[in-house]
Amino acid sequence: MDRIRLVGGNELRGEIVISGAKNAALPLMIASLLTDEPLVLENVPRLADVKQLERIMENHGVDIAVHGRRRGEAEGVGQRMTFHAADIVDTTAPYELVSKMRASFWVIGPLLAREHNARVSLPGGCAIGTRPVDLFLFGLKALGAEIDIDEGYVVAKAPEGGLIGAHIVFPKVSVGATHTILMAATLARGTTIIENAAQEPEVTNVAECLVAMGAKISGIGTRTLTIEGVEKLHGATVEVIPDRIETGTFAMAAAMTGGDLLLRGAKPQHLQAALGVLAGTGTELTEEPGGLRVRRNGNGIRSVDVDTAPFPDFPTDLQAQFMALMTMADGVSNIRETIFENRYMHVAELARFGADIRVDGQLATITGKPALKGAQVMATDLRASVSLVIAGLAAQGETIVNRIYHLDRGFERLEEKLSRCGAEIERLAG
Ligand SMILES: CC(=O)N[C@H]1[C@@H](OP(=O)(O)OP(=O)(O)OC[C@H]2O[C@@H](n3ccc(=O)[nH]c3=O)[C@H](O)[C@@H]2O)O[C@H](CO)[C@@H](O)[C@@H]1O
Ligand SMILES: C=C(OP(=O)(O)O)C(=O)O
Repeated sequence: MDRIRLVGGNELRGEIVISGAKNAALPLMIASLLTDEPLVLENVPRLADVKQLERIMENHGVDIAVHGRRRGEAEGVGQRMTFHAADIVDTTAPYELVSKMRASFWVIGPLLAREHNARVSLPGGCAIGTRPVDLFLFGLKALGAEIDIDEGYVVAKAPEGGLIGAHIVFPKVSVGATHTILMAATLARGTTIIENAAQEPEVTNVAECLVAMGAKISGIGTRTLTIEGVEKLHGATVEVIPDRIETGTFAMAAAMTGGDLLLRGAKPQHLQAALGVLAGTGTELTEEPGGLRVRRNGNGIRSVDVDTAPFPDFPTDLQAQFMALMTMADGVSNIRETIFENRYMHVAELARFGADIRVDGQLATITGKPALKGAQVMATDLRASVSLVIAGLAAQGETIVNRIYHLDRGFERLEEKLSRCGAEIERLAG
């Protein structure tokens, strides 16, 4: 199993090109199931999760092509890919494929809308919490679907003639359930209103893609989405938005090590809450035409309290990285994780660097220390893993991060991007 070796202490200086967002690319790929015409996606990141979803899409009969770089296009830009679901050959998404990645469950929406039936394995349990699918089933039933759970599969059938528009009020905000019901509703008969919808920029990226494919959606970017069902969707070309979690991660890395980083292509408006928190720590943030500049020169890190919450508030996907930063702050920081009940797996690993963190239910209290010391640590999930890399970049001496396959799910060329900016970091194979 590959590991990462780091020697901490170097400031980060230079430029990092932000990749396309994993959490937008995945549902955009799934949206291609809604039409028999090709959907072209630009700026798709090269990630293990994208590869895994490709396998799932191919199993449904989707033809996938990866195109070369355009003339004059910089090296390192995301892939341009075509997804062509001319015929859906199989409406089953099997356990072997779905259990590896939660987002693959979302195929249930388009399959049900277009083919009127779907058999999708329940997604696997994940290290960050139980992650039920009740909100998906609630929404799909409201659209008229009949749902059974059979041998670990959700078996869904649309009524004769297809799904029927409905007024759905989600009792809780869910990104995945919003993506799924939004996609399903585009081909339903009549109007669907989704209240308490997720407002994450990735949902907006998908909604705009659906509009480009001929869907009728209003309220994009708000808590209430209204969808007028149409008979058919068509092909389109859509760009994946830059990854706000990758942006926030590198911003926190620079805040922790000190230095001066330009995050090229970053969209600060997608992470205002996190940048506000970061500014509170004493990190200098400037929006520039090319992206976001992050600087911390010599001054200490101030402690700040944070609660995670759905967009536009502080994202749970940056909680672990921010906690790493707070381990070296002046003073005490309180972090409350309100989205996932078990997203503190990095706490025990950060303690190996000498961090002082106490957890009581949702609340983590971090007492900052002037220095951390490198250690052998184990990655437990995607964002937890990168929090260990951030800690290692600032710690004295050598750090080895084990089980880094989690990192490859969501961070494109992480070692290369960091080492180009002065970090001493390498991948150890085997
Ligand atoms: C691929 C992707 O985009 N993943 C993101 C997505 O995950 P995902 O879409 O799985 O997260 P949700 O927004 O659905 O989860 C939010 C909360 O709702 C709960 N819930 C969800 C569905 C359901 O049917 N019942 C239920 O109770 C979850 O357990 C969790 O407590 O949003 C999360 C919250 O921003 C991010 O951390 C993930 O990175
Ligand atoms: C939790 C995440 O992903 P997933 O929902 O695919 O597990 C994440 O991207 O941090």
